[in-house]
Amino acid sequence: MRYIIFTDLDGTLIDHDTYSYEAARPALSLLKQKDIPLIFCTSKTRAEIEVYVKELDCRHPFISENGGGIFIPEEYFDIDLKFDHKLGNYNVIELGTSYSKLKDTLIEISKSSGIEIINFGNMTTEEVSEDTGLDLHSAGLAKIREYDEVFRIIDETEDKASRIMELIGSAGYNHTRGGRYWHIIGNNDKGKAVRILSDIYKQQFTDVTTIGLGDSMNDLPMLGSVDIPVLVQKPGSLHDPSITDPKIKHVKGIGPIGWNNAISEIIEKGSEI
Ligand SMILES: O=C(O)[C@@H](COP(=O)(O)O)O[C@H]1O[C@H](CO)[C@@H](O)[C@H](O)[C@H]1O
Repeated sequence: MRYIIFTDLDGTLIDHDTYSYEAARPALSLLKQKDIPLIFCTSKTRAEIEVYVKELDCRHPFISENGGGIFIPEEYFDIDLKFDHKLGNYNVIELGTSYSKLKDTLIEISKSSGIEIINFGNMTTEEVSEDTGLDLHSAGLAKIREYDEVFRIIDETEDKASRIMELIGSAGYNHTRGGRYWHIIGNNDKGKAVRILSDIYKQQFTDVTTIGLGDSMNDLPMLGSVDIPVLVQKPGSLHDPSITDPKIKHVKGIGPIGWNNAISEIIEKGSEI
């Protein structure tokens, strides 16, 4: 049996505030040593993910922008792979809607409803950096978006949020929420992408057990699509209280500390969390 690991980044493998994965180093080394595929499945852009691919020397497929794109390195699988197009050295399976359509729709919704928003497309790199705590270079990479627009509602109230989400639905699009932001997306989510990629791994290796790790609502579709779903704690030491599915295992530890605990329990000790 082979394990395949799908992981969220912000607030899960990397710390919500510092964006560091240092606390997860022991478990990351364990996966390398055992040659277990680690698949990033995040709201982050391809350009942002490629930084982690290089830093962690993690040459596996990855899933960008809430399931918008699945990027599979050429010749990674031996099986005959169906994909939508080639981009550099990737075969790309595209599930998302084009960024410009999503961004234009969001702006239109904000104007017609009179509800003010701020979105990455209308923010400078400096503003994204200040709002996220990302350094300037990383903030620039977060703005190179393909399948998902990121936004905040100014002076957010429940009423304003539900009106915006209703209008996004009427326009034929979907929404989700990460640790910091709302997102407008097309007919994709992390779960759909995880199911497609898991099926490909199952064709290649037959006996596969999938593990998924996340912290927030936008991880729920991913957690619902794996064999072993794991929720790490958020800053303040709580698990996201809106995630109540009893099948999801709650691991102790905030972000990468919880990530490290979960991987070492399951992979090293072979035990339940
Ligand atoms: O919505 C959010 O809070 C995060 C969630 O990212 P994950 O899916 O948790 O990796 O994503 C946005 O903000 C990040 C910076 O905090 C950016 O790096 C991402 O590109 C953006 O989508």
